[in-house]
Amino acid sequence: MFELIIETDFAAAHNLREYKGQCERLHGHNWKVQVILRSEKLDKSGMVMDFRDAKRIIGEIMNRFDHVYLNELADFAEVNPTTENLSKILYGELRHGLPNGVKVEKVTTWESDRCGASYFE
Ligand SMILES: Nc1nc2c(c(=O)[nH]1)N=C([C@H](O)[C@H](O)COP(=O)(O)OP(=O)(O)OP(=O)(O)O)CN2
Ligand SMILES: [Zn+2]
Repeated sequence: MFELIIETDFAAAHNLREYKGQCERLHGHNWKVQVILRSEKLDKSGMVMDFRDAKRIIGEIMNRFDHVYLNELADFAEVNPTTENLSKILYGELRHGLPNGVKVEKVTTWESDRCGASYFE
């Protein structure tokens, strides 16, 4: 099995609902995101997929979250914009648009240098 690791980031505002504490108030984070893709095989160039294509696909998804108030997105109408839920939503979005045979292994999102959450299936 081969894995590809891509890291990126975005800045966004949020506030946590049903949360007793400061995070109930509007605030922002510079979220860092790590995406791990996997494939059993390499293409004829010896790649899981081209990093450039992977970065483009991931970047297009990140643009949807960059410099927005996460609570206003339909993704977070029913669920809180926590780091856990961000990872799960990014995981779901990434499943579409990858080349045949390339799967999303795991998405990890950090809201600070020391706190992050992963989603995988
Ligand atoms: N499991 C989770 N816990 C918390 C989340 C989360 O997404 N998943 N999010 C928050 C808030 O977003 C909050 O902004 C972060 O809180 P906190 O860790 O207190 O932030 P600080 O950077 O101020 O932490 P210090 O270590 O005190 O500097 C809360 N919990
Ligand atoms: Zn926060």
